[in-house]
Amino acid sequence: MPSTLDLAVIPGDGIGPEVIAEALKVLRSTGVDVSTTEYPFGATHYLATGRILEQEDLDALAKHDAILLGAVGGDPRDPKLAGGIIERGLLLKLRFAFDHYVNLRPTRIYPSVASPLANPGEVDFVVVREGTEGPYVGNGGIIRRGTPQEIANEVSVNTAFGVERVVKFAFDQAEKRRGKLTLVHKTNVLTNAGQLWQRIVQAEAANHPSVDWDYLHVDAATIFFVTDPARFDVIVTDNLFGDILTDLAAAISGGIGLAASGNINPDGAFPSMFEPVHGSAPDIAGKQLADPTAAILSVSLLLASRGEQEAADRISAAVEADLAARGDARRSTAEIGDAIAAAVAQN
Ligand SMILES: NC(=O)c1ccc[n+]([C@@H]2O[C@H](COP(=O)([O-])OP(=O)(O)OC[C@H]3O[C@@H](n4cnc5c(N)ncnc54)[C@H](O)[C@@H]3O)[C@@H](O)[C@H]2O)c1
Ligand SMILES: CC(C)[C@H](C(=O)O)[C@@H](O)C(=O)O
Ligand SMILES: [Mg+2]
Repeated sequence: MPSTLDLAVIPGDGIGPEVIAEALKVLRSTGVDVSTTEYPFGATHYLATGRILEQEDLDALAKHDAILLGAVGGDPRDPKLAGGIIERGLLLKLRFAFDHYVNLRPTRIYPSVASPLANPGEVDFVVVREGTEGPYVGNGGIIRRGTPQEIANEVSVNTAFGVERVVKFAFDQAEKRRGKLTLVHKTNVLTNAGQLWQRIVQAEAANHPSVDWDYLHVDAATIFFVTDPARFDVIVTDNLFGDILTDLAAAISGGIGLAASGNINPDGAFPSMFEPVHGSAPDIAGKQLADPTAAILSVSLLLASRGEQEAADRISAAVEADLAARGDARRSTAEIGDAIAAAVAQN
């Protein structure tokens, strides 16, 4: 008999709690045996308590099977939240502490969803974004602060170990999918990191003869995201390029409210963390205007990662049907969640 799935839930800030309420509703409608423990972390919690994420919090989170996160971050104009204190001190701290070296971001243009692209073709690709390195590591600093000679450095860190493991993961994905892998980088300018990525992809390609690989500079990749996104199957890329490309991917595939992601620790040493690609959206928070679909699809990714493929598939099928049935009438966050949960429970 399968054991109870033990989840940590971090609803977070802004629309985070609104979309997570719907995601949990849908999760429960699958009938999967699940227990949830809610953690209050986020900008609101920090402003109220001065606490962001301590070692004891990490220890508590590490005991769960997986983490579901809504979104964290407050008003970027709030001086008390300056310097990415929440993004670095909470979200990135979790990704780094739990070695989420694969940030998996699937993109599909569902047949029924209106893309801003006139003729997108059949779009179904996955971005394998490196999750623990690149310019995100916090290696840098400011010298001569406040003077006209101020220098601000943000060093992009790329290790052979880090690049190799994410590239291997991406090739494995390509083998299971349509056998196509695209490395996206900027090897013509970021020549040191670029050489490392290119060499490692080239070497790994020898172990995957069934995978056909190519390369695009990131600027050119943005062109193809708009003119020919159907050409992509698996994209492997650096942490920052992956961040930017996946918001663009969301935009071409019907909106940021549909884009799900998994921060994966493939080795299973730490819990993986699933979250919508979007943020806390302060502009629409508290109004029931957020689309919870991205959070719901993140639950589907979570279930699949825990071996609950049948329940995961029921959620994605219910989402697909719900997208197909969407008309012009605007539904609230909870109405969308109710409809998808009801469909999941019926199947
Ligand atoms: N994973 C995360 O927790 C995460 C991710 C991205 C941004 N952030 C943080 O969130 C805050 C806001 O960031 P931002 O404005 O750059 O990005 P955002 O994704 O929150 O919002 C960008 C735009 O998309 C819209 N949007 C986002 N999610 C939506 C949804 N589910 N349904 C409908 N519309 C949606 C917003 O209303 C906004 O107009 C910042 O503090 C940022 O650091 C957190
Ligand atoms: C909030 C921020 C740190 C985060 C990132 O840059 O990775 C977000 O934009 C994302 O895409 O998950
Ligand atoms: Mg982002």
